[in-house]
Amino acid sequence: MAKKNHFDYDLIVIGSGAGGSAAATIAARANKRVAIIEEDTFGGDSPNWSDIPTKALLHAAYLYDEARHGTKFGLRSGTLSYNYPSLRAWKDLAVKRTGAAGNRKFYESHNIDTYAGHAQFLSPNEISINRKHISAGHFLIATGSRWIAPDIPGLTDISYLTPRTMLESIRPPKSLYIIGADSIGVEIAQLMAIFGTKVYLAEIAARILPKEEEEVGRLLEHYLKDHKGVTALTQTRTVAIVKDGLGYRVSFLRGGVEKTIRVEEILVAAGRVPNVDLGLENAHVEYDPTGIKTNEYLQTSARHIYAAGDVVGHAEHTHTALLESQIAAHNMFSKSQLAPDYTATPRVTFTMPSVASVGLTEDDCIKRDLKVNKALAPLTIVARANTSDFRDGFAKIITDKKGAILGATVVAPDAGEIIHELALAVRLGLSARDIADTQHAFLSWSEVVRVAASKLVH
Ligand SMILES: Cc1cc2nc3c(=O)[nH]c(=O)nc-3n(C[C@H](O)[C@H](O)[C@H](O)COP(=O)(O)OP(=O)(O)OC[C@H]3O[C@@H](n4cnc5c(N)ncnc54)[C@H](O)[C@@H]3O)c2cc1C
Ligand SMILES: NC(=O)c1ccc[n+]([C@@H]2O[C@H](COP(=O)([O-])OP(=O)(O)OC[C@H]3O[C@@H](n4cnc5c(N)ncnc54)[C@H](O)[C@@H]3O)[C@@H](O)[C@H]2O)c1
Repeated sequence: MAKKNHFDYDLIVIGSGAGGSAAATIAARANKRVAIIEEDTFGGDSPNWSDIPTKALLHAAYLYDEARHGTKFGLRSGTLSYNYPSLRAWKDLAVKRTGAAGNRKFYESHNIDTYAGHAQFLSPNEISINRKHISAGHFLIATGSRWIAPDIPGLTDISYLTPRTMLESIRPPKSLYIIGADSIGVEIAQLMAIFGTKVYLAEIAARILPKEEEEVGRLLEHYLKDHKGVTALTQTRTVAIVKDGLGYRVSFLRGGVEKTIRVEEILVAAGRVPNVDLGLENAHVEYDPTGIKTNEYLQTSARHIYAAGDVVGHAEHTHTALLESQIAAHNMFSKSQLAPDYTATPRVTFTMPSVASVGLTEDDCIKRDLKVNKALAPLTIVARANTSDFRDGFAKIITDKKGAILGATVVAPDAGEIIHELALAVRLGLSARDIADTQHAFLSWSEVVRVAASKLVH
């Protein structure tokens, strides 16, 4: 093993996604000797397989859907159609254009050595990749997470789809049974339904998007059913899946009644687990099934090893992984220590209407026994709902008894843009009055936020 001060690198980053990339570039810019290791495609999940490809396809789908329904605005859209291989080509172009997908050359041009292969700790300062051994004074573990298959009889005997493989399908299936209706399950349900797939969305919890406010699940369930023909099967336990010709027979239990349906494909979006299979015991890094344990400064039980991104499991978003990566890089090489602030992390589901939230939900407040005030303004209250002929949505704001905003949810077109004023409010402890007294441009969707805030002050 290499001796202290004679390590090959100052920093080795394991995993080249959002959780690894920022730290690697920050350290290299500070003239540290840096290596990054990747066992799959450089750039990680977000640009290659997750955020970028899903949102590129969703953009095309919403454009198609809106144009298809343009007759009411006087548009002639009767002959509109799509070509699925061309849609996939658009998705591939968007992936390529991020610059982060397959970006091994980017690292090399920034003086960061790259290694392709599975990293495994041999000792606290040394890892192996393939048969090579390299050492470092510091490590950042940013190995992300992967899909897990729920324990459903027959599931592991079939070739089910994951969101990653679904995006590579050569055509939309005729029918699709999705297991899991959090952000990703719901986004893909809408995507496929727009392209003509009959979608069944099975969720074990009482509502779809179960981590969001109750009103969100109810609204989205109705919207997806009425406008896209999606059958949401909440409080549903899938009990068996068997191959049936070219498709599958799925049996599920709902309200004590067992039913069986036949579908062409099965998609599993029922949750992810952290990637912790890298010899962490050899480095004395503690972890449990929820991820690697760190202190508030992202330092693991081994003082020279930090962790960031999905493998830590604080909030599985790309913006959180990037923030943690930057903070870990700072903390490793600096005397001052920073801690990531998760209180105002925005959460967005890119459906139509999109769902965006920040801070505490009503359920969170009940669990914490907080005394709160709340107000909800429906989207129909703003003039934009009329001029865009879109009415499904709302803004909901929760404050403490002094009026400080604790949490908020917006369901609207572009809710992912609207949420940031509320994220700032949560972070800075602004009050509902601060929002209500701020002019909001007439005919913007954001007017619904001002109206919800006004209800809390008048
Ligand atoms: C379909 C989908 C859509 C999403 N959409 C959004 C969105 O719109 N907005 C958002 O904020 N978030 C979104 N997310 C979540 C977001 O993609 C993740 O939170 C983010 O990519 C996590 O980054 P990471 O660096 O922690 O992990 P990853 O990007 O997964 O990077 C980890 C890398 O480590 C590598 N690795 C693992 N183990 C080893 C090892 N032992 N040796 C070498 N390499 C290893 C892996 O191959 C992987 O490339 C989405 C997720 C999915 C699945
Ligand atoms: N817009 C996005 O797509 C987006 C944005 C940011 C982050 N992410 C992150 O990506 C990660 C993965 O997202 P996800 O939505 O797939 O996973 P998730 O873990 O958030 O949700 C899985 C869902 O599956 C359900 N489920 C589990 N077992 C089931 C079963 N046997 N039958 C039916 N339902 C079952 C759970 O109740 C849950 O609602 C999340 O942490 C999410 O925060 C996604």
